[in-house]
Amino acid sequence: MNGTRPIRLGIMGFGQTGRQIYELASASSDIEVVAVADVGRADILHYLLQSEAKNPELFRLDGNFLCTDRQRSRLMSIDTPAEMPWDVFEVDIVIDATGIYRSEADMQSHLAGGAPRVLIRTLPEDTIDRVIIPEINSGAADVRDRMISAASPTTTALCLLLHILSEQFVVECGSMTTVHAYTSDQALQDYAGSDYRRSRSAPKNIIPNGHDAGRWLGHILPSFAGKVHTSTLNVPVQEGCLLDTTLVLDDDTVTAADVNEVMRAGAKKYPHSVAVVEDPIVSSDVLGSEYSLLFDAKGTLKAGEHFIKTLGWYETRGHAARLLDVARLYASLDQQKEAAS
Ligand SMILES: NC(=O)c1ccc[n+]([C@@H]2O[C@H](COP(=O)([O-])OP(=O)(O)OC[C@H]3O[C@@H](n4cnc5c(N)ncnc54)[C@H](O)[C@@H]3O)[C@@H](O)[C@H]2O)c1
Repeated sequence: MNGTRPIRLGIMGFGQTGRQIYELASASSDIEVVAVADVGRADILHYLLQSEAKNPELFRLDGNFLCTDRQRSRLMSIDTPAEMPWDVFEVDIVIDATGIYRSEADMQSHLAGGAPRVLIRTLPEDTIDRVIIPEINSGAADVRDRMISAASPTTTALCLLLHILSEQFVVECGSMTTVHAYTSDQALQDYAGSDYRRSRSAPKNIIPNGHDAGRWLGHILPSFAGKVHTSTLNVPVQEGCLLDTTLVLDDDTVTAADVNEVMRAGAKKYPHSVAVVEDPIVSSDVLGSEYSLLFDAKGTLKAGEHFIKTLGWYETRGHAARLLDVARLYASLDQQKEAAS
């Protein structure tokens, strides 16, 4: 960002996350979406945006431009990062929300197309300059970073939980299972896919899957490297996810009530990303939440002397909000650099 000029944002992938990013950016005063690349038709992308936006009347389609009162975003029918001329739109940053372009080579293609930075919506496939979760390691962000990941919704929820608890307790190890809404890369009916279980019907089954969070945890929270096993159960729910985490604490005197108190203090410290729910909520109650972790105080249990189980809720809208936070973080680093030179 230059002075008070809005951040010029490009989005690739106008799916659920891309549309949420667009909607949140449209409601802001500091981010302007200048271009959107997707394989979908412009009128259908507009229709999908309107069907789920909180204020659908704000979004108009004018030829190949998606418009609000304060921004015009060019819709580009493009299916690879290498084809997208980001330089034409003078973007400050591109968020790749396709979920499929996660490799260094893909990110380099965005940069070669004129994007000064690329931020991916999920965990990377191979190498990356930085994985940033704003409340946890924004201090690690470097103005020279070009390829950045904002982790994934699940990884963010897990890291926030571990970060807050580890400020008060010694966590020896743990295991996280996310009971996860099905995703659009799963099949409606049994259909040969990338592996056996992912080939089974999503709305008909509980489908066990692996999760990458464990592999990347050490990059975000170094003291947890190799200490937490992570997995997914994709269930027949369209939206809303539940993080079920069991932790082994060093101190056998810690109670479930102590854990809840620490999480309540954490929510006060990170009010933007974390909240504690005291009510007996279910998954549909978290739809529309912009928190990255809604800690469920009723879900905390203790077994034996060292074993604590917790529950936490999240959905993708919170992650869309965090992606914009990361874009703002790098814009502020650019401003500081500019001011210093
Ligand atoms: N939603 C979740 O909870 C969740 C969880 C884990 C992983 N993911 C994965 O993250 C990714 C993004 O999530 P989402 O919910 O926004 O997914 P989504 O399927 O709603 O959105 C993906 C968008 O990218 C577009 N796209 C696909 N291929 C493209 C290409 N080659 N070029 C340009 N655009 C392309 C699609 O048209 C779609 O609009 C997906 O791959 C999803 O499977 C999602």
